[in-house]
Amino acid sequence: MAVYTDIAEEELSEFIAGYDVGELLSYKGIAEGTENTNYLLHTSQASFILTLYERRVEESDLPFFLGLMQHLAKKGVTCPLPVQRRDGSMIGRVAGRPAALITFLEGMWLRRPSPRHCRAVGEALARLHLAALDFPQSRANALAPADWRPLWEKAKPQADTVEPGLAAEVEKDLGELLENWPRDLPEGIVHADLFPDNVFFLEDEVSGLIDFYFACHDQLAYDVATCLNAWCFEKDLSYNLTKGTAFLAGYQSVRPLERAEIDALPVLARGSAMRFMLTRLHDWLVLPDGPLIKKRDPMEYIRRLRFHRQIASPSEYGLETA
Ligand SMILES: Nc1ncnc2c1ncn2[C@@H]1O[C@H](COP(=O)(O)OP(=O)(O)O)[C@@H](O)[C@H]1O
Ligand SMILES: N[C@@H](CCOP(=O)(O)O)C(=O)O
Repeated sequence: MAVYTDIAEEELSEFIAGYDVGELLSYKGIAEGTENTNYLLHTSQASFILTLYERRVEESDLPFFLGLMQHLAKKGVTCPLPVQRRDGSMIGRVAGRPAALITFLEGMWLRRPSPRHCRAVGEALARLHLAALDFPQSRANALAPADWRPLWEKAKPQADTVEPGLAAEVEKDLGELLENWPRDLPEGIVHADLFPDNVFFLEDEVSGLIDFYFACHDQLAYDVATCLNAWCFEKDLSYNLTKGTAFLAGYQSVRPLERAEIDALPVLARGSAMRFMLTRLHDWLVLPDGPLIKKRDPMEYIRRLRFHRQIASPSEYGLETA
């Protein structure tokens, strides 16, 4: 669960008075999520999500995230729309945190996506990439390869408590990844965290994408690699080739991958697994435990790293390489 900040009713009513959204009827903290605090609000007009930005979100990046959502929504990518305050701004402050109100999206995220869902996510990701090509703002990836080592250095001294030998294994992987990281692939805005909990479905159709708070400028195929990791592995951490094939076919039906992107897929998938393993390991070891703090298992991503390390050809992900 992730509700890092409590809000008193009076404080919230005062905050809501800054918007033209009617009277506050009820609100409750949302247990799901990892990075920010979210509340579901019902007002006399509609339902909204109030997000209080916590760790890993810089206030100076909020115009980028919220502007991107507006841009994508205008171009037909269903995502929440930030609500404007009476003074025309989109960013307010509540309980000492920067905060925004966004529209509520119908739908549910899937605990057990099927290959059909994976195909739909591939299509949605490629549409997002194309729709964002003319978004005028930019933001560097704050969790790019250059940022991995500092994160690792904080977790490394305790890494072997998670699994004996982990420190040496990750150290070696990190060195190899930093040395072989591709640099000249097509770039654009990437979501950078399009996990199943950030994609809503209604009756097998994608009904919306949420959580753009890692979005940034990066190599587009890095996003493809992130989704392969997030959508195409089973609970036992085996790779599901049918799901991988469906996801990649869905993506390529909208935006065909270039040869260089295909060739880079194993190293990108390994790098993306490293990125998520590192933030998870850092939080696992460094964040205090608490009933409302969600920690995710770093070993799930170590196992993915091990899988990608032994990939001999991108065709093993379900791609045609002819
Ligand atoms: N626009 C939205 N419409 C409906 N539910 C939302 C919306 N935004 C967030 N949520 C709910 O809040 C949860 C956490 O949101 P998320 O943005 O993923 O948080 P975090 O950034 O902390 O991971 C989601 O799983 C979903 O249940
Ligand atoms: N997807 C990341 C954690 C970020 O959580 P989210 O709730 O914002 O998707 C992970 O699984 O490590």
